[in-house]
Amino acid sequence: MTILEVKNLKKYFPVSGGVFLRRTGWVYALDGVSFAVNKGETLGIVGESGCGKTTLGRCIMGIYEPSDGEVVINGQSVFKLNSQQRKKLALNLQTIFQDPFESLDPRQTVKEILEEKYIIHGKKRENLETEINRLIETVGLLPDTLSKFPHEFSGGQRQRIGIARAISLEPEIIICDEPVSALDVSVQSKILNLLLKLQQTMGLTYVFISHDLSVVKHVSDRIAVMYLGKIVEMADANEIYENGRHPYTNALLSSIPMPDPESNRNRIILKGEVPSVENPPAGCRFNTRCEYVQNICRDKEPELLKNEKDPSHLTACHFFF
Ligand SMILES: Nc1ncnc2c1ncn2[C@@H]1O[C@H](COP(=O)(O)OP(=O)(O)OP(=O)(O)O)[C@@H](O)[C@H]1O
Repeated sequence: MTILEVKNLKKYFPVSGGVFLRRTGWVYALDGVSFAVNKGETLGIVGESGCGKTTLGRCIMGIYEPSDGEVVINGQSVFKLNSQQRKKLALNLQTIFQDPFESLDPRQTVKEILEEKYIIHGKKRENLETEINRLIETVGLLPDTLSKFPHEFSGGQRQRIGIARAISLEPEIIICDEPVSALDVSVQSKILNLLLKLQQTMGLTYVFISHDLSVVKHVSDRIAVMYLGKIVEMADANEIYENGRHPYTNALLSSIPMPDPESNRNRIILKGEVPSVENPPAGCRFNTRCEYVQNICRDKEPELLKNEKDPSHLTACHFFF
């Protein structure tokens, strides 16, 4: 069952310059992104810095109003809701950020931080003890955590507090925006396993944003690969890893360190810098860095099309689809 749908989503940010700060152009942060996520599924979103991952997460959360397109949650178009309906939706949709420290008030104890969401949504502070204790246990923290302040914790523990806050109101969907990027590798897997366990017990749906394909592989059912504001490939996670078609996907995959030194996966070094999103290349946006580039790639933008044999595998490339 589809729980979240993103339809032809566009987000353009104005760029100003000169003495009078006149608008000189647009940053095409998202330029026509579409996908649907089923209940209980994890859709991984990967791509290099600046490809629009965070903007996508913020549009889904309703933090950014899109320039065009729609975000539909449980059949309701988010940007057509009135403020009362938006408030209700906010219960159902939460975010886990890269650095929860930034979003945790340093003057509040963990108990106060966790109580806040319940209070905003109409619960009384004095009735919250059982909920808060259960919450802290669920994310693997000790009860004495509650009287401490955020600066007293390690990165992994802070992320557990961030997760506790995100699940407190039992949402259906969580946007995980680089949730383990700031953590040591040994801590990363513990947090990822916690997220997987919570998904199983609570039936959560995740949109999991990361620049790191090896992290996304660990948690995702399906993966969308983004490049300069567009999805260039989307398929089941295993299919992407074993049978990635887009040259950009394969370049990203080739940069994952392989545990097997005999592995014959050759590292593909991408040429040049990521082009500016203010002035993306004509035709296929990846053409300036693609080792297979042909004339058509500079002239015509490839559509994201279903593979004939496997319709769940979509690729936007003139040659590899
Ligand atoms: N509020 C904003 N105003 C202007 N431009 C913005 C704004 N937010 C993002 N951008 C631009 O939009 C593009 C996409 O940014 P976004 O943060 O979504 O990418 P990202 O893939 O999440 O990268 P990162 O991992 O570095 O955050 C970038 O070029 C960025 O500079």
